Amino acid sequence: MEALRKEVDEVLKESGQEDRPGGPPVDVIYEMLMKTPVLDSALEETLHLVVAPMLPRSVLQDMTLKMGNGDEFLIRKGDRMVIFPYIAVHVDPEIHPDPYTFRYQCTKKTDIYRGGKKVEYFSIPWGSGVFKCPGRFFATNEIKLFVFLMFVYFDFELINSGEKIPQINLTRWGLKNNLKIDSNITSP
Ligand code: HEM
Repeated sequence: MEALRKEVDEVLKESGQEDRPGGPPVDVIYEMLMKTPVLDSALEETLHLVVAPMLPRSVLQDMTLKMGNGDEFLIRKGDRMVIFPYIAVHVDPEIHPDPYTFRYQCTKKTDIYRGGKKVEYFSIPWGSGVFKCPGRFFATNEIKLFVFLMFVYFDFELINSGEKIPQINLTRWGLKNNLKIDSNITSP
């Protein structure tokens, strides 16, 4: 939080603006939001940890789905399938050691391996391929703008350092209410 506050303060100062009583509202422009590596990293990590896309597909032709371990599955024309990359990718400890820990590193993750093989899609909150979210740039900028302004106008302090992160409501992922994925993420 401190790193984020410092970054916001610096970018604001560099833009020649300040938040003072009775002063004009702060004007955040795109270029300012492009100078926030800490915020970028925190957002990327947040999306990685909490966005669990469920990707439904109708199968239009017979095909074989090849898995990373060599297994192959016949997918039949007319089948309906759902891909849920959160468990397979986002929280796989072989891909992300200690997957539930929030880390903003300010370094873009690029080279990630599993079983010696490079993993191309190691975090896909926006989906991938032709259906990849076209609203992702808009969404990213809106979230960044909101967080930026919150840090400009408010002071944040974690009163209880031992506060637990609220549990995720699994029904929002499209899963059954009583499904338990693991001990870290449980239905309320
Ligand atoms: C944090 C916010 C968002 C997340 C995590 C998100 C995530 C996703 C994901 C995972 C998909 C792929 C679905 C699939 O493959 O079946 C998708 C598709 C889509 N998203 Fe987003 N989205 C977000 C915000 C937005 C916003 C703000 C807009 C519009 C302004 C938007 C518009 C769309 C559209 C139109 C598609 C369908 C693309 C297609 O089928 O070709 N999304 N989104």
